[in-house]
Amino acid sequence: LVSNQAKAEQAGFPILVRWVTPTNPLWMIFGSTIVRKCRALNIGTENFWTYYVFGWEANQRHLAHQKYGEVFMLVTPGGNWLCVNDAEVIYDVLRRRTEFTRNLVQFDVLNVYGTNLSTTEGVDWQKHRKVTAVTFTEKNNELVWKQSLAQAKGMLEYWTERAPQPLRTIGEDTKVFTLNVLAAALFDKMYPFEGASEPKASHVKDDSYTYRDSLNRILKNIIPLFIFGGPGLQAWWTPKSWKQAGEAVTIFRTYVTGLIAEERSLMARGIQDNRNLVATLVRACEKEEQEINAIPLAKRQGSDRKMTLTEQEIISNLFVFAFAGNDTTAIVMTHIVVDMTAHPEIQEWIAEEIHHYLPSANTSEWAFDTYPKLKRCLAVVMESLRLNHPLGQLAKTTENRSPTITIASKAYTLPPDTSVHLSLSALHTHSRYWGADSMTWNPKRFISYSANAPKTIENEVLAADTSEHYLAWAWGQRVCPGKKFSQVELVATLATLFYKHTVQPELREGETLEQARKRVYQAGLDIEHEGKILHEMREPESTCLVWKERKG
Ligand code: HEM
Repeated sequence: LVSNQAKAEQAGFPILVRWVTPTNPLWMIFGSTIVRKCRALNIGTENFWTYYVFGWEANQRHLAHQKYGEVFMLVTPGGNWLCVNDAEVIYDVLRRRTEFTRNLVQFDVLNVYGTNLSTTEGVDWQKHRKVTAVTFTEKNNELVWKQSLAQAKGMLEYWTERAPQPLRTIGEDTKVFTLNVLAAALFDKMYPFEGASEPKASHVKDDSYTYRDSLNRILKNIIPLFIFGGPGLQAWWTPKSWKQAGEAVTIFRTYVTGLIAEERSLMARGIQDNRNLVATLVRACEKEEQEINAIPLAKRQGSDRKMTLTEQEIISNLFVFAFAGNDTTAIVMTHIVVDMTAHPEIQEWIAEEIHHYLPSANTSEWAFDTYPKLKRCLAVVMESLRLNHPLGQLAKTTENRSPTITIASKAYTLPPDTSVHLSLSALHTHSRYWGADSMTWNPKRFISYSANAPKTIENEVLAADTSEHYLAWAWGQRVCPGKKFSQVELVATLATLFYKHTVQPELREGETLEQARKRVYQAGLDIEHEGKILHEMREPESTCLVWKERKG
């Protein structure tokens, strides 16, 4: 810690010292509980209660930067983290791809099945990106649209059937939802929506359902899995959930290996009409392989062989799609519903748009080409993501380099091995970029009209989903490949949920509706979790929502 502090002081940044490294695996599992207990017992300082919880960056948003500076150094025993809120510096870092590479140490956790798109850099990453890029097609997005409409219908039925009982399982239900959509997109497997508190239906014996269940177990125990490995989780002393996660690693591999073999055998028989991601990925690899084989040996470049994926790499990439695409989208969906609950006027605002473009109540008739018209719906998605981002930051590193960055015309040289954290949570909420109402949830901020155009729904213009101060799906070379996938999924869900229904919080004793809405909104901003990698709402179940059919 002392030598790290000396390095940070020499570099000239404001400093915040933290005695425990944020990525210390045991602290990631137990840290937030320890801090919460200390806070309850009034042990420790404000600084300890604030900056030692897992996910403090997401919970603090721009506040830490107002206190310590636009760019400050978090000094820890395990290394220095440069925390960046300044938009110019963020874009500068993202542009200088070879000087600021992905911090792979922090992504090691995703190497459950070996390296993949998310855990590689340089030439290796290019190979993964090139081959996997073909999987995110418009055809697949259409499949996502249809499946999301079907799942949202099922989820809404499940929620409304329980009324007047309030909904306490939203955090879990949205994860079931995204797992089902992913199963359709990855493998063409369709499941009816089942709420988290419902007993499992008859298809539990289905092989692919076992896959879905395994994936769920792996995602829930990703940090213990990272610390102890698959076999380690099955040691005699581990809890049942860890043992099951250990088994799940093998089940997932066996299932996907079977699917790959199946797709290859279909291809060998000339059948190539599967639209799911596994099929497109296997086909893309085979195509690359054939193209390379067609090049005479003498003319082959050293890099030719590298542009296809091994079976192990296909499995690892499918796992990372599932990881990157599931909980992220589910967390955002939970926030959207909570934010909508707190804002009845926005429920009406989007219902107006949905009815304008989708006159039929039958969701199975909703064509995919309506999707780009639902701008208000996408504005809601963007606004919830602005205030509550599941990743919170983009993590880069200087490795063995000493790059210089300029902040307010002053140059700073960064020491080697500095982890550079570009904070989306801070960038997205700072009043310098978003005005005095930066912490107000207002999707209308993303909608405008072209000059002199009459203010009708048809003339509304949605702001770009990436801008100088908004990077929810990242930007540049490592932009999220599932951006449209998640946008389509969330917009389809919003349209289905709010077509005929409204949602409001259950009142607590002595509470007015207005107070209940404010309470729910505040609960949405409370990000404090542990044992998980992504930033989640602390107590989604505490919101207690009630869905009703809209009158009139
Ligand atoms: C609302 C939902 C989502 C959000 C907010 C989101 C956001 C992001 C962000 C910010 C990154 C960059 C991470 C970094 O550079 O450190 C990223 C990367 C990635 N995302 Fe998403 N994502 C979402 C949904 C999805 C979906 C649905 C999929 C796939 C089905 C997906 C697949 C990926 C993958 C594979 C990467 C790594 C790309 C690479 O390193 O080249 N994401 N995402």
